[in-house]
Amino acid sequence: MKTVVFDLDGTLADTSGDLIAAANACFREMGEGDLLDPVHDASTALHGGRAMLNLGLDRLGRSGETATVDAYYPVLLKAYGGAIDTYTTLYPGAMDAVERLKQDGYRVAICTNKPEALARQLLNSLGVLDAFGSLIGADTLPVRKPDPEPLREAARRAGGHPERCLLVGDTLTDRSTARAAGVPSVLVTFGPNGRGVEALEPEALIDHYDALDDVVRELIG
Ligand SMILES: O=C(O)COP(=O)(O)O
Ligand SMILES: [Mg+2]
Repeated sequence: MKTVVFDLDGTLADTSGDLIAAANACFREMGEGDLLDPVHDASTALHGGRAMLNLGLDRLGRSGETATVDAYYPVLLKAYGGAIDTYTTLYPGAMDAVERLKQDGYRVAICTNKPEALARQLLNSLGVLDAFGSLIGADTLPVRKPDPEPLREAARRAGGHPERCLLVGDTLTDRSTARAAGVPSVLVTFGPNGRGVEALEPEALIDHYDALDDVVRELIG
């Protein structure tokens, strides 16, 4: 079975607003103000919790404080889990595309570098968890993206064949994961970096989910 595997943050959903709110809760707990801006720092937010903590510490002139990042990462995850879908929205057409792909006989899966429990919580609160045949998070396996194994395992657990899948994503991590697995990647251009993702040389780009079906057929048949 052919499988279309989706990244979560920045690909299926714009999670940046809630991620930034969680990071700012950490900075307030440090005695600092809201160091990150929901609009300007959206791209960093979509790279995950540690990236946001590092950016805030950079702004305090405290770059490279790994111990501080490690100490506040659980605080961030707790804050995020407490308000995971206040600002988060699915990208337009995402779930329609998922349903069309399923009707056309593809398996659909999720491969994210969000911790699995938070990814499940978010998808559940958005009402779409059951639409996907499998979900692999950052901590589901001993390795995470860009290691190819989470992508392969997402395809397997959805009932698909790991050699006959592709990854829809938004970052270099996704492009590298797919390449390591020897399968194509499709990057979305509706994230904060727009068509800047073209420089990552994915096998295809989509500007809207309406375009996904044709691209999938071209790339994996
Ligand atoms: O949380 C992250 O690091 C990014 O998550 P993603 O893999 O769903 O984009
Ligand atoms: Mg992403």
